[in-house]
Amino acid sequence: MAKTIIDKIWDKHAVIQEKNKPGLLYIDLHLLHEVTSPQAFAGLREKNRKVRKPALCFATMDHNIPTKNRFVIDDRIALKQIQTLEENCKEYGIHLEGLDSADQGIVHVIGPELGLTVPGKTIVCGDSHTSTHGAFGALAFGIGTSEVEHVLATQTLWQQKPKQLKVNIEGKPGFGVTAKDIVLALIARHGTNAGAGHVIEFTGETVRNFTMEERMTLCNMSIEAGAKAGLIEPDDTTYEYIRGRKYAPKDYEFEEKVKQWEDLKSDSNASYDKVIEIDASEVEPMVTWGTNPSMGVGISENVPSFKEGQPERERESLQKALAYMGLAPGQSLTEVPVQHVFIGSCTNSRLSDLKAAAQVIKGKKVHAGVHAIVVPGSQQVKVKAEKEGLHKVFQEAGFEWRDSGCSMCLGMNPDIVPEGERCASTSNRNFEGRQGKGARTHLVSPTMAAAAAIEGKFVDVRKFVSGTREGEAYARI
Ligand SMILES: CC(C)[C@H](C(=O)O)[C@@H](O)C(=O)O
Ligand code: SF4
Repeated sequence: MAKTIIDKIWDKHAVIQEKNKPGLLYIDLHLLHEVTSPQAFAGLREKNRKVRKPALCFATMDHNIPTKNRFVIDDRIALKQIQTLEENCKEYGIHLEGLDSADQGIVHVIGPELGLTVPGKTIVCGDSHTSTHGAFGALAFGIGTSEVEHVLATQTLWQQKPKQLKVNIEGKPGFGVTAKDIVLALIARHGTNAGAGHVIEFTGETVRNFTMEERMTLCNMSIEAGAKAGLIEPDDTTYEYIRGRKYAPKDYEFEEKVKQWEDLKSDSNASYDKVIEIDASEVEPMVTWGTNPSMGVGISENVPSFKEGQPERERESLQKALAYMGLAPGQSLTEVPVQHVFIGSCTNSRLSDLKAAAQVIKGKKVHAGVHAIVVPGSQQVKVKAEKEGLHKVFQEAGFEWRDSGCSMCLGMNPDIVPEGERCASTSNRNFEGRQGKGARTHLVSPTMAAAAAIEGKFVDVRKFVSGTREGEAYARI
């Protein structure tokens, strides 16, 4: 029978699989961070169990660490979680990228960067955006803390096989339209439940032409479309990204692996439970106006208005979101002032994201009313960006240049948006209180965030750059 890449990975990893029952999957890579692992280790300790395969576990600290003066941690809970992770990794023999490590970073940035994430692997982490690793043709998904304990103890996980959704993206994205805009458009059109119970396989010419960093942005947000995971079958772009990375297979072994990875591709006649088609050429730079990632529009559109005959529940949800966000129905987003700009998070904090943002702000100044920060996704990204002089571009414009971490993506560390203030953010969630109590989050691409920092309000990045820089070779922004 024809198989998709999901079937192929599943079948290779199912240790036990009875018909119509959950399967027991072997896990190739278990990523850990400070927030979702403490109780799991405590559970092991209580039951006097060992970690089954410490060599397949890999830990970092990212969520609650400060991004300036990183060694000064004032928050008691954060400090406790960080110290606990250090102790647990030491006791159980697990590799940890601590605050003093050159390889430390956001868990979903460093896995790929270090060559741990490769095609065909099953990858789990106590973190929903584990879907990011699917960009490499891995089956990667978030798990809860009790499952973290189970994987630590057994290196396996019981899972119901998910349904499969093919999201086929064709067409050339217009100038200024990024992978972030495409995934925000997908969620705006199809909702935060579009992928519920499914793993998404992203296919199509647009995806094939994406770099690995663009593919990661796409897969990262598949979870915001409600999916369990998102993945993309591997190709030469994937292999070239992996080649030579620290923990990637080397030399002869690498070449052998590539042959195996080629076989992972979905059979052309494989069937899916559901298919969604997206025309990338129709997507424009997106901004979210509401309190979930589906509440987004193209920058030339307005915030939605109440419609006659609209179901009561829809009306209420619109009203509630607009009230929280301090917006009026039908308002144009280009008149909305922002007080904060955050360029970072596992969605958009890689070198190409920082480069694209830097191109927009080069030679310009951050608006007087804006506090803007750039938080590289890993210390390696930071060093690479500095080698290219990007930190100078940001700092000269008035951005703060920080150390890596989850930062302002979520209110778990000192980088908080104050109540009632508005942030143009390159992260992935705009829920109430996500960036701090009463904070108002607007999800955008790095170039849209950069343009908002300069203008002090949302602006169509395509208009922002034309005229001043027309003809200049923008890397794909
Ligand atoms: C803290 C963690 C459990 C959480 C997640 O799973 O996604 C966080 O990373 C997030 O983005 O909200
Ligand atoms: S950057 Fe944000 S979304 Fe990503 S793992 Fe950290 S908190 Fe979660």
